[in-house]
Amino acid sequence: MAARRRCSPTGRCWRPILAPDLIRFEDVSAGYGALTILDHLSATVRAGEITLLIGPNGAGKSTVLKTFFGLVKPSAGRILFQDEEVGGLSPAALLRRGIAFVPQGRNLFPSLSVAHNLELGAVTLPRALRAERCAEALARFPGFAERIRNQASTLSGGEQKQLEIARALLLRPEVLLIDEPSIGLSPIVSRDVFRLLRSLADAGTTVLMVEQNVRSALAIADRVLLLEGGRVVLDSPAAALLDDPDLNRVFLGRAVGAG
Ligand SMILES: Nc1ncnc2c1ncn2[C@@H]1O[C@H](COP(=O)(O)OP(=O)(O)OP(=O)(O)O)[C@@H](O)[C@H]1O
Repeated sequence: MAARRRCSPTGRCWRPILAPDLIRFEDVSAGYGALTILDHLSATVRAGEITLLIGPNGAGKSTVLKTFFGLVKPSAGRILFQDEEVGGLSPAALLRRGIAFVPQGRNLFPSLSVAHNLELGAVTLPRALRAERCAEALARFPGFAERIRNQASTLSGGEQKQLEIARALLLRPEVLLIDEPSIGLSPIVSRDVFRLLRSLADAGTTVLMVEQNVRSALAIADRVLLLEGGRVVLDSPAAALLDDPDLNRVFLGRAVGAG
């Protein structure tokens, strides 16, 4: 399957050479205490693409993100990022390598200002860079500029999610892990968030996303991984799944053509 067609603002279109693998899960097991959730999971994520993780409740989708981001330690297998093993590294170490995580739900400090919430994402940067990166983030989300001193709680749900994404982007991450960005958002606001993720991927950021709003997410994703019981049972171009008349069966967790 050829990679997604890209077009420049001047209308020039091209089809990039197939992106290389950036992240590899090799036979990874992980879980919580005695509870094994990821069960010898193997998967790859390609550079500059949006990879969407779908599957039934409890399949382990969020656990994949948490394990990659060092919040859950793998008990077996290897996790490779740019061909180097990163399994079991701390979130701080992974942030330094260019991996950012936007967890599910609301992750702002509601009583702090928009500016303060944003600046918290810059604390690991050298002081000299902080103001520049915050200004860069604000330029991408012009709606925040005039509300920079307002409490974060005064932003709408969609704006709060955008602020979380802006905060994650301060470190100019190579990989953005994002868990259910559309939860609690209206369809129109969700569409804006999805468009933002697409534009980030088009600019080269690799996105690994968990999203229950499968149909909308498939429309902006490049690849989809279907998880069942802690394993990947289907790895498909997103477009192929969108066109599949059996998509609803996939929603229910029964993979089309999977063993
Ligand atoms: N901190 C935890 N301690 C114990 N069990 C957990 C913990 N977090 C998740 N689990 C369990 O691990 C399993 C997988 O959870 P996970 O959140 O990865 O699934 P998911 O596929 O993202 O599900 P959903 O679509 O419902 O969000 C679930 O049975 C869940 O109850």
